[in-house]
Amino acid sequence: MSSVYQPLGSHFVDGRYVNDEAGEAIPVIYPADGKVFATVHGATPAIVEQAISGAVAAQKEWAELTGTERGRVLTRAAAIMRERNRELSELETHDTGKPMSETLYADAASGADALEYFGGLAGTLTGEHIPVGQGDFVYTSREPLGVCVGIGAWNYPIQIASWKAAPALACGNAMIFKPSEETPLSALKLAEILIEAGAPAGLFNVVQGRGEVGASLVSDPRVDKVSLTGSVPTGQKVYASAAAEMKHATMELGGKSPIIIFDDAHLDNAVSAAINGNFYSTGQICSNGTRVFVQDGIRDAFLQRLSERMKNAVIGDPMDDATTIGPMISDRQRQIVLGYIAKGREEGARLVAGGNAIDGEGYFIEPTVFADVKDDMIIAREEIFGPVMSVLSFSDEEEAIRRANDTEFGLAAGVFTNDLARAHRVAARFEAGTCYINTYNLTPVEAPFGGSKMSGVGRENSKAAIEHYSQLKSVYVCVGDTEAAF
Ligand SMILES: NC(=O)c1ccc[n+]([C@@H]2O[C@H](COP(=O)([O-])OP(=O)(O)OC[C@H]3O[C@@H](n4cnc5c(N)ncnc54)[C@H](O)[C@@H]3O)[C@@H](O)[C@H]2O)c1
Repeated sequence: MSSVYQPLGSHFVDGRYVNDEAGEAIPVIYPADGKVFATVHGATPAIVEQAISGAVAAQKEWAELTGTERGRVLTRAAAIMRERNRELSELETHDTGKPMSETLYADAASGADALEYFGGLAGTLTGEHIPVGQGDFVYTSREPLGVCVGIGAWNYPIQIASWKAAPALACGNAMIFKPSEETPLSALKLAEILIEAGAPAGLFNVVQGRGEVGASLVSDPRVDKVSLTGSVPTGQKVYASAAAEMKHATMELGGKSPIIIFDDAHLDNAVSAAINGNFYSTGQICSNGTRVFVQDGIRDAFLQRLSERMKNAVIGDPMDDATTIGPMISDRQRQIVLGYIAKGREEGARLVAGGNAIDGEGYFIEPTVFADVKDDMIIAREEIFGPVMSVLSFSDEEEAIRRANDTEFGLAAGVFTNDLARAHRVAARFEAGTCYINTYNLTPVEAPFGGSKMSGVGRENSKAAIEHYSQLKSVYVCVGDTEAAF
C-alpha cells in the first residue's frame, strides 16, 4: 500500500530520485497502526557505485567554492526546512511514531539549526600563521576530507542526517547518507531541500538499505570518513572497517546514563528531568538518564511525585497534538523492551508504574518505572532503548559518583542539587561526554555532543564537529637559504 508519503524513488543520487527494484523491498510501517504506508528498495551495488562516483565528482566542485558560498546554500536549506516544518514533522511522525508534540520542535527544527549554524561557520574556517624564527613561518589550511558516509539510527532520522550533513558540507565534503531501514523517508527530503537551496547534484546523496549496504559504503576506498549513529555492536564493526583503511570516524553510540538527585534538589525539576530523560520519544534516546540515583532523604517524595506525574502522560495517536507518548518504532523493539521488563521483575526490582504492552493496533507500551533497582541487575547495566526508568538509592556523594561511573558506557550524565559547588564537583568527576547540571537531555547545536568510553568517539554539533570533518595541512615557508651538511 502506498500513500502521500511514498517517495518518488527509493534513493536520491546525483541530484535526483532513482530506483532499482532489484534491491530488497523494505516496507515502511507507521508504528501507531502497524500498517505499511510506503515501500523503498535497498540499494544495489549499481546504486552504491552511482552514489560514490557522483559524490567524488561533486565534492571537487564544492570544495572550490568559498566557505561563504557554501554557507549560503546551507542557510538557504535551513530556511526551507523551517518553512516546511509541519510537512516534515508529519512525515517524521509517520516514519517514527513519535508524536507531533515532539516532531514539530525537535526533528526538522533541530536539523535546520544545524544547517544554519554550520552555514554560518563555513566562511570562518581558516588556518593559522605560525612564526618559526629567522623570518620563516608555517601556515596551516583546513581542508575537507573528501567523501563522507553518514549512517543513521531510527530515533531521530532527519536530525541525524542534518547533524552529519551540515558540518560535512560546511567543510567542503560530499556525503552519502544511509538512513536506518526502519525510517528511510525524511533524509530524502533533506536531499531535495539541499538541491533546491543550490547544492550541486551529487553533493548529498541518500541510499537505502540494511546493514550490508552501510558496510559496503564504509569499506569503499573512495570514502574518507564515516559517521555512525547506532548501537555499540554496530559501532565496533563500522569503526574496525574504517580503521582498516585509516579512515576518519565519528561514532555516536549507546548509553546507560546516570542522573544523580541529591536531597537538596528542586523536586519537580528533578522529576521533570527524569521524565524527559526516560520517556521522551518513548524512551528511544541514546543519552537517556535511565539510571536515576536518588539520595535516601528524598527518595520517597521523588517516587510519589513521579507516580503522580506519570498519570498525566497522554499515550495514543501521535498525530493528536495532545499526545505525549507515541508507540515504539517496531514490535521487535517493543518485545526487546518487554523482555527487559520481565528480567527486572525476575531480579526483584519493584514495579512502580507501567510494565505492560498496550493492546490494540500499533506498538504501544506503558511508560515503566522500577524502584529498588540494584547496580548488578540487568536493567541497570544494559541499554534498553525504551521507556523504562530504573530508580536506585544512595546515601553519599562519593558512593553516587562511583556507582554512576560503574558502566562501560559514557554518553551522558546529570546531577540535581542546589549546592553549586557540589554540582561542579560531581560534573568534573563524571565519566561521560555530555553532562548536565539541574537539567537533562538538551542538545543545542552550539554545544559539543558525544560520548566517552564505549559510547563513542568524536563530537557532533558546535565548532568541535569541524575538527571531525576536516584535516589540517601545514606548509613550512623558508625565506632564507636552505643549508645542508655537505
Ligand atoms: N549517540 C547518539 O548520538 C545516538 C543517537 C541515537 C541512537 N543511538 C544509538 O543507536 C541505537 C539504536 O539505533 P539502531 O537500532 O538503529 O542501531 P543499529 O546499530 O542497529 O543501526 C544503526 C545503523 O547502522 C546500520 N548498520 C547495521 N549494521 C551495519 C554494518 N555492519 N555496517 C554499516 N552499517 C550498519 C543500520 O542499518 C542502521 O542504519 C541505540 O544503541 C542508541 O543508543 C545513539
